[in-house]
Amino acid sequence: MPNDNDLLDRYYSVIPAGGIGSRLWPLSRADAPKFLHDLSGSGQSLLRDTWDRLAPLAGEQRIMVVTGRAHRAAVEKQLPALQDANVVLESEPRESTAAIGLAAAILERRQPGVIVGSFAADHVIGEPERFRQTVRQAMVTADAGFITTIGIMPTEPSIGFGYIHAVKPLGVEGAPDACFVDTFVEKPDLPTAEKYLAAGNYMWNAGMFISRADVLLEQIGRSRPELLAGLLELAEAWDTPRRGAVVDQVWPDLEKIAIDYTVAEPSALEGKLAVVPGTFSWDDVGDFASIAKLHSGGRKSELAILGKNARILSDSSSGVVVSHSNRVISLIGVEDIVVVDTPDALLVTTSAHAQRVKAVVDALRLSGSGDVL
Ligand SMILES: Nc1nc2c(ncn2[C@@H]2O[C@H](COP(=O)(O)OP(=O)(O)O[C@H]3O[C@H](CO)[C@@H](O)[C@H](O)[C@@H]3O)[C@@H](O)[C@H]2O)c(=O)[nH]1
Repeated sequence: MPNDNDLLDRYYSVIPAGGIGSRLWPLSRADAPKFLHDLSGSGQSLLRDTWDRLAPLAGEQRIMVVTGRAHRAAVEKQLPALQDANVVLESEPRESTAAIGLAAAILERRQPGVIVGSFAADHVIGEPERFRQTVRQAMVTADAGFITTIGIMPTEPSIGFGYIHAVKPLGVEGAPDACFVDTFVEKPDLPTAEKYLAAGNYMWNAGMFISRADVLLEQIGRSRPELLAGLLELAEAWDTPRRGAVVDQVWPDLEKIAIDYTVAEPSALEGKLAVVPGTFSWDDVGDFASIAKLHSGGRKSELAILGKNARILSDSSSGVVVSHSNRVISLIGVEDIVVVDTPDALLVTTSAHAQRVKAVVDALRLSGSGDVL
């Protein structure tokens, strides 16, 4: 087994920071996506939380961020230690296979044999040292040739996550908790998710993938040969003066598809997917109901308040208020309410309907009110 230092010398973290988080509108916008907000209560953005969690693994110089050109300034402000060579800018979003695959292809050219771990920019994770211990095990199984996921024990039949069925221990020295995966199902329908929850041996996919870059790229190539060809062409030109021209020519034609479909589902069928169960607390804070739950510690009668200068008067009310305006907000006798106040848009709903915010966003886009998105 390679020693820890040898693995860390070959390891890079990648943060794909691209999702807008439309279920968190009007807080989350195209120009202020979810990862730029403080939703954990740490006093800094989720992106910065992610950086701080990953930096102790192999150092700040070994973290790459993939984000949209429009977010460059905001990302660099959040992450002053981010090195220029570690910023990958997209002219437009092409989803996670392109974002993570390009980072892997660039890093593999710079350092053949590199191990890459990709981590969402916008999750809330507790117990950071436990998180890193889990990732260290995943580096070992990645080095042994497995594409490795991190699993979270499900608490409800969510249809917003991938589901991982772990079968037996992998038996790789240095990764005692790692298991073989025989099935990965991305975002199943509700009856299937209910079945998986009842079965008790499925985990949620935490949206983290750790693998050797060459193994990841080979898998993308088996699923989507044209997409891989585009990624390799981009990577070849990346550190040369030809980068701009090749990006303009190749990037817009890359297929938009999530890595869960191109890599996780097929590699499980081929016996190449592993999972390390995460023992840290994890929340993807995907909608306002989960924010309310996170900040009230699960106590239904509490009112969670987010916003530095929030001025809230509450009488017998519960749920969550996010205040990004200077208005005074008063609530009387409303339970499980969600109020999100910004200078140009106000959302009022309940926790039970929080998932439907995305439909509002779609309707606004269609109705020509895209200026508030
Ligand atoms: N740079 C960049 N990043 C992107 C893009 N599209 C998505 N991402 C990033 O890729 C990660 C995954 O985002 P999605 O593809 O939108 O996935 P999801 O709906 O959140 O589902 C994934 O995460 C769940 C856990 O939160 C998983 O359970 C699920 O299986 C899946 O991996 C996030 O960090 C997101 O910012 C893009 O075009 N560009």
